[in-house]
Amino acid sequence: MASGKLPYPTRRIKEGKAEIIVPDPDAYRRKDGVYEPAWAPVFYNPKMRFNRDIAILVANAYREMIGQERLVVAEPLTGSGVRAIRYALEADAQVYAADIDPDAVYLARLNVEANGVQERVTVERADANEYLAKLRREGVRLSIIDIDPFGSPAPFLDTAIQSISVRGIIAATATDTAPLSGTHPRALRRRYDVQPARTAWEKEQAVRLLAGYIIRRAASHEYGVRILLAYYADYYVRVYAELWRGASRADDSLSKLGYGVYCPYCGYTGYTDNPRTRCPYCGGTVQIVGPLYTGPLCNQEFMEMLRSTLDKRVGSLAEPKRAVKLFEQLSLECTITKPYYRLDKLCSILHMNMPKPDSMVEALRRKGYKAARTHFDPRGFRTNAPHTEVLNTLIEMQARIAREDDDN
Ligand SMILES: C[S@@+](CC[C@H](N)C(=O)[O-])C[C@H]1O[C@@H](n2cnc3c(N)ncnc32)[C@H](O)[C@@H]1O
Repeated sequence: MASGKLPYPTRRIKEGKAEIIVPDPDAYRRKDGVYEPAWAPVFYNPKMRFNRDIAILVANAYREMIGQERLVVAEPLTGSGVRAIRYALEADAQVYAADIDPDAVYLARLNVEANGVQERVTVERADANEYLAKLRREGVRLSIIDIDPFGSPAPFLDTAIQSISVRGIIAATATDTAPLSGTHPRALRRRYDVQPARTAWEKEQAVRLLAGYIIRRAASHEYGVRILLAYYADYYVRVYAELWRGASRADDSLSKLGYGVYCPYCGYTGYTDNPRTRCPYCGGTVQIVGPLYTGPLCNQEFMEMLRSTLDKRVGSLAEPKRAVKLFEQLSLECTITKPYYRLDKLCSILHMNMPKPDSMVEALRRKGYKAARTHFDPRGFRTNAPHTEVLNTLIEMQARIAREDDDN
């Protein structure tokens, strides 16, 4: 590969089936030795390998689901081109990629050539919105648009929605997790047009706010949305939203929006249609955030397809074990739509020691409720049990532990 042409130090790496040249991480380390991809002349973040692994699995599962021979994918913020090349090599897709930065376009084209996918991947220098609009004008029927920006995907969503085919996936990454989880309320209101707040289930709040925003933008363009998969990993949110044109589908999707509620006095978590409500359990003043999506975070039928795709492709992924674990966890927790509880916060409200989250899940299941740990937080659990039952179960557990201590 002609990496000698590049005016910065480079390294050859392998990710999935792609072998690419990237800026040498050793040349862009902070004082503490940590690689800072934003300092490199072209962005490549090895920590996002997992994000790209899941994108490949989703593309393969979706191709099977809609019975399309070849997917057409747009990746209008491509950086080094790694994601576009992986879509071509590992999901057999036709890919339209772009980046606004000439250095990124140059490197991405080199990488495309070195992987022998010139017939399958084109890379243009363009602003993402202008590029998507151009593809729409040219009549390119896109089945997946992958928006993977710095920070918020919000500025690109309207054009992406207008450029997707009659039916297709918008895959969006958001790394602006501080605003989305309520730490910067003004930025949250500005970017996502929502009533901002910070709940105790802030990572789920972040995912549901982005999903809700996609639903609202899609509805204004008369598209309904089905959330196929939505999760939180490392420091980002990722949502795979399937859009399907139709006014009644859009109306139906809007009916899945609501406001998230968290009561700091009794720990209540839930949803409401009334953005000015008080806590339905204790009457206290609550944190209310939204509108956000209140439905399942994964589609069970699609999860089945994803799991069988994973079985077939496990050998080519960068982080296969992590994908297995995420899918197992999501399949368990997706059937429960109520937001997760933070066990440590509940126990601090009740002035009691924290039991193991697994024992809490077991205790709720023994009472006949659905309950599961959550991928969002190791201290979290989710359940369809009413709040009173959650508190009673905790108090009963505490009493039993105290009795056992006395007996010993
Ligand atoms: C997070 S990086 C993309 C990483 C890439 N998707 C991957 O998986 O490795 C964001 C990229 O968007 C590009 N970019 C920023 N603003 C843009 C715009 N308005 N239009 C097109 N590209 C843009 C940056 O140059 C950068 O390469």
